[in-house]
Amino acid sequence: MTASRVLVVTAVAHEAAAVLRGVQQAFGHAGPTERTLPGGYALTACGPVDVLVAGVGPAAAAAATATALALAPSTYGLAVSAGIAGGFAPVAPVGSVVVADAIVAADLGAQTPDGFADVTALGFGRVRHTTRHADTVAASLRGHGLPTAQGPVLTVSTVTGSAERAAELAQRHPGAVAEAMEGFGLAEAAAGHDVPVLELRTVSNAVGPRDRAAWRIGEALDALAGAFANLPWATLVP
Ligand SMILES: O=C(O)c1cccc(C(=O)CC[C@H]2O[C@@H](n3cnc4c(=O)[nH]cnc43)[C@H](O)[C@@H]2O)c1
Repeated sequence: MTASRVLVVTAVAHEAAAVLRGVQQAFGHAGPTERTLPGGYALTACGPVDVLVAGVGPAAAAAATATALALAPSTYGLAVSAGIAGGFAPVAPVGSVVVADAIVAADLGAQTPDGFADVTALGFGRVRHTTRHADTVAASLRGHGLPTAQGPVLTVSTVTGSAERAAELAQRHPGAVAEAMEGFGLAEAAAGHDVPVLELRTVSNAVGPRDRAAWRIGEALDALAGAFANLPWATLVP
C-alpha cells in the first residue's frame, strides 16, 4: 500500500468538524464515514483525509496518533496536528492561521538554579521536530488571502496566563508564532512510524494574560475550515 492518506488529529470534536468542513469544500465528498478506533477515538474519513479526535494535551495526542498509525501501517504520508491555538503578538493575531516549521516541547525539562533546562540540554531526549511542507502550505494560504504566520509552534501542558510567561517563552523560542497543547505528542508518535508531520492551527486568543472574554473560538474554527479548504492538496496527497 502507498502512504497516500493524510491523518489530521484534533483535540476536540468541534475542531474535527471545522477541518472536515474545509476538506469537504476541497474535495466535494458528500458523505464522510465515521468509525471508532480502539481506545474510543472517533476517526472520520473524507476523500484522502482521515480526521481523528484525540483529546486535549500531548499525551492524548500521542496515544491517539500512535493508535491510528499502528492500525494502518504504510497508509499515511503525513500526520497533521490541527485546531485552535494561542497566537504570539504581533505576528499571529486572532483569526489568523499559523503553520509550524518546527514543533517544540516548550515545558519538557527541569527548573534549575540557572533557569529552565530542556530535556535535550539535560542529555536525555528531544524537544523539537522539523515539519514537512510548511513553506508550500504557508505560501498557498497566503495566496488565497488568508493571514498566515510561519514559525515554531510550541507545545505546552499549561496554557500561558501571564505577560511574564509569554515573554519568557518568546525569549526562549525566537520566532515562535503560537502555542497549543498537542503538536509534540503527535510528532513523537509519528516519528516512531517514520511519518512526516505538520502543525496547522488558527488563533482563538493571544498568548498572554488570561482573558476569557477575549477568546474568539467560533472565529478560529471558521478560519480553520477556510485553511483546510485552501491547502495545496496536490502537494500533501501525492
Ligand atoms: O482557561 C484558560 O485561560 C484557557 C485559555 C486558552 C485556552 C484554554 C483551553 O483550555 C483550550 C486548550 C485547547 O485549545 C488549544 N489552545 C487554544 N488556545 C491555547 C493557548 O493559548 N495555549 C495553549 N493551548 C491553546 C490547545 O491545543 C487545547 O487543545 C484555556
